[in-house]
Amino acid sequence: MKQETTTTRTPPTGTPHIAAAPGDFAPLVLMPGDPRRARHIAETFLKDARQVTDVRGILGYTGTHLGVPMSVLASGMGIPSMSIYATELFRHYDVRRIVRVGTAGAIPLSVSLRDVIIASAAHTDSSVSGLLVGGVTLSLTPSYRLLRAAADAARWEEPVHIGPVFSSDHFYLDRPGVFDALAGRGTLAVEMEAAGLYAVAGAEGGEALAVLTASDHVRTGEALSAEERETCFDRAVRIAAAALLADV
Ligand SMILES: O=P(O)(O)O[C@H]1O[C@H](CO)[C@@H](O)[C@H]1O
Ligand SMILES: O=c1cc[nH]c(=O)[nH]1
Repeated sequence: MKQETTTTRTPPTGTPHIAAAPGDFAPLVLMPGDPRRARHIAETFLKDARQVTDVRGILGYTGTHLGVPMSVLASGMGIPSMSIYATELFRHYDVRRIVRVGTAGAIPLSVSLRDVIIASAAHTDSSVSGLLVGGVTLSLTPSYRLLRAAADAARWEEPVHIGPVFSSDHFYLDRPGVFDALAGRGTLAVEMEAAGLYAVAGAEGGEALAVLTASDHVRTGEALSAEERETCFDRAVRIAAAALLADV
């Protein structure tokens, strides 16, 4: 005989990619690419941090920094992944500001390993700059308020560089001429998410910035170890947090 069962169904909370309940995220969010870096930032930088999501291993935490509620959520790698998480944070969790805390490859010799780079603009070979407004190649830029606050905080965290970066859709980009041409136009580093974050913030009415640490050098071939890439971000995180707290 078929047995009758009753099931208690919890109404689903969250989005397809984030399991947090409404209110679980603070309006201010730090966003590294790497989930383990998100955990490290939560453990070392946020007070009373609690995990709020782990869907697909993308870890998110909320605590406080200098007494102000602040969250950290990993973005994963690349513009599509960043765009999903940034959109869901702005659209469904009332997040106001996201600052990416990422690694990047330094392009000119004037930028050394471990230097911090604040992305005042993001060039990209992604379709995102051309797709959003028909017939227009959008400039992808950060919030001026966050950029100004980060530049102010950078005075205590030298060496810091401020300028355009290249958000590439290709980690293994076998086109050295691209770096020469971008270097000739003042581009400081290559990474894979800033342009997507700036595009989403523009579309969703949020504020965004990317603060990067040079983890390797496309000219010299020097590179930090994977472990150092997880942990050597203190200066970048302090600058990013100062930007998040601008005028709060
Ligand atoms: O260290 P994260 O923040 O992930 O950033 C950089 O590292 C990844 C590539 O190794 C890409 O996501 C790139 O943008
Ligand atoms: O996207 C990235 C990140 C770090 N280093 C690179 O060369 N590219």
